[in-house]
Amino acid sequence: MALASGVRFAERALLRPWALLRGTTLGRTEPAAGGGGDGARRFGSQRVLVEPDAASGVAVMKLRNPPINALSLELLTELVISLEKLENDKTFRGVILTSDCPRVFCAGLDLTEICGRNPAHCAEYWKAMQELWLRTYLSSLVLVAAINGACPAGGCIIALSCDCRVLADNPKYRIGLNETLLGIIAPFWLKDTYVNTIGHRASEQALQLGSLFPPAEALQVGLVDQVVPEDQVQSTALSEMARWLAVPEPGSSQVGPIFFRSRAPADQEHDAKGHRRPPAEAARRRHPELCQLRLQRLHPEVAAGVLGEAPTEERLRAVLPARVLAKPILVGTVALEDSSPVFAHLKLLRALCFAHLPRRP
Ligand SMILES: CCCC/C=C/CC(=O)SCCNC(=O)CCNC(=O)[C@H](O)C(C)(C)COP(=O)(O)OP(=O)(O)OC[C@H]1O[C@@H](n2cnc3c(N)ncnc32)[C@H](O)[C@@H]1OP(=O)(O)O
Repeated sequence: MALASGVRFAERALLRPWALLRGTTLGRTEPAAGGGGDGARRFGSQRVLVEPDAASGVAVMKLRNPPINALSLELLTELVISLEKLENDKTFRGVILTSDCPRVFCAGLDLTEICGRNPAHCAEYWKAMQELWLRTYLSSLVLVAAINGACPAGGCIIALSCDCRVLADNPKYRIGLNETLLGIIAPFWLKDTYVNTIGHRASEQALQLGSLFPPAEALQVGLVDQVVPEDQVQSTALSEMARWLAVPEPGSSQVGPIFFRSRAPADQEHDAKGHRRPPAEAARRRHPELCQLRLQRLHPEVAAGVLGEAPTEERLRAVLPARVLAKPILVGTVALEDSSPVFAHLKLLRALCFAHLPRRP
């Protein structure tokens, strides 16, 4: 009997994972301030407020875990559920992530979730963190981070997993991966993400020193895409979003992040003996669906590329159309910073996808 009711509870939890959360009211819908029709109804949970605009297909998602938006297990879970909900609703193509707490975008991991907790809790917590990263990094939605406050460590990870970052120009709002200063070693997938964003040498320095960049430096190093006065963060994020959504089949939709980005749980990167898998094998393990289905839509050179060797610059130049080559960051990162061949492959694929996908009517 106890077993049966336990199973029923587990089933309910699987169907409605938010039911496990303390004090969560996910799914509640109420009119947004100043809103009227369906396009302006907001929903969310205790710690994540979602303001959807169906007309534009963009939702603003606000982290609301005062005072500093520490990533508690509840906040992580609610974020994942809210993103999932928007992804499943085909009305939406973009999400702006921002903070509802003054002066802090997100303080990173909630240290109270890992200090003095038992290993099982730490494992559950870590899994939730990775889940959020995968959910954001591989999202089919365009994600723009409107960073309206301090953005250290795990906050920076969330921002890094977005397609674009707009930071408020306030010297107190520093951003970066400072975990080494706390004795936390960044996992390799996080290192790769940093490298992909700010380059190899800058990442090496910043990670080892645990640097937190003030806005001007963050812009200079390429960690953020725009620095604007605080009262313009939201509007700039919306403009950026419009730019991304204007591209046919862009980083937003079905193929974008899957080709550009790399799933990276350790068991897919390494074999049982801990040896790093060859890039092509790791890519296949991450994206079997990509290898089986999505490649059909690509240029044959690309399809060959994902299963073949890491691309050389010469090969890239032979394959890439001129208009993709005109984007030096994309191609430069792919060709010249080959620290992670899988990333290189996936970036190359995304570049080529853009070039070869038919325009939407
Ligand atoms: C898969 C991921 C692998 C990567 C790993 C990531 C590692 C991390 O994310 S570790 C967390 C690193 N975070 C930080 O180093 C941020 C530390 N906090 C700050 O720098 C500041 O608190 C702030 C800039 C975010 C905000 O400053 P402010 O002056 O407004 O507030 P405070 O008075 O400093 O803090 C208020 C309150 O919150 C407590 N607190 C701060 N940070 C955390 C945290 N990360 N976890 C839990 N609690 C935190 C702080 O102790 C204060 O508590 P009391 O009011 O009780 O003193």
